[in-house]
Amino acid sequence: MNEVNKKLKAEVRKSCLNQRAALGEQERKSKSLIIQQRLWDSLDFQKAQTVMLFLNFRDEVETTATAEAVLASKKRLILPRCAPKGVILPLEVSNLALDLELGAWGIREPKLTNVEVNPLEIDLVVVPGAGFDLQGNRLGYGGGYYDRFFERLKNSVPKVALSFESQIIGQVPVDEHDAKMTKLITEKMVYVFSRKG
Ligand SMILES: Nc1nc2c(c(=O)[nH]1)N(C=O)[C@@H](CNc1ccc(C(=O)N[C@@H](CCC(=O)O)C(=O)O)cc1)CN2
Ligand SMILES: Nc1ncnc2c1ncn2[C@@H]1O[C@H](COP(=O)(O)OP(=O)(O)OP(=O)(O)O)[C@@H](O)[C@H]1O
Repeated sequence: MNEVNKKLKAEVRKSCLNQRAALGEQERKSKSLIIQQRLWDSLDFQKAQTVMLFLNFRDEVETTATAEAVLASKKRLILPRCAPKGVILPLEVSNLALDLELGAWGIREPKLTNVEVNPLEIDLVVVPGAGFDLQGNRLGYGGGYYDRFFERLKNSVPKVALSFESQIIGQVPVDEHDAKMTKLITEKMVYVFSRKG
């Protein structure tokens, strides 16, 4: 990635994360409920048998209720575990009380004893992020984890991002390896991006 973009991404990331941190605890909780409800109402979610979710850390959109909903509806729940070199291990979880531990950076991650799934079995990926624009671009935390992981999925798999409306900016700086989202769900709207977008 070129140095100019790297620096630009770092600056924009900081500003997006500050916006997100400005939300109060109660506001974050109520908005997170609305966002998750929109996800559950979506056909993408209802159709998916194998769902890759993230578990929120820092002040991300809360997703624990979604993890519980996935398990309650007999869908398969896949969660990411960070491995070296920006690699995500997709591990299957069946019990939130037993299968998790605090991993890198304090993220709740599946223990290594959980079974790794073939990414080609995943029907839907729910994606976290620091910032988004309305062209479907995403800015992450700078590890490149998700962009590497997206390359291993079936082409048709929806990539549905969850964020607060205040994390949306005019234009996310993009590189060639950055994948576009299929949808972005906020407390205000479900944004759908066309493939050409
Ligand atoms: N809930 C959740 N899980 C997730 C992600 C996510 O964004 N949210 N990830 C999405 O990729 C992966 C973890 N990625 C991360 C990448 C960097 C940092 C981090 O703390 N970075 C340092 C700065 C490091 C540097 O710039 O050298 C920091 O922010 O202080 C944390 C998580 C996989 N799991
Ligand atoms: N698909 C990829 N293949 C190889 N390198 C990649 C890929 N995606 C990202 N990288 C590298 O990873 C680093 C971080 O990329 P970037 O800043 O786009 O991460 P991000 O999308 O913000 O992070 P994350 O996905 O972890 O939230 C960069 O050095 C980039 O070149």
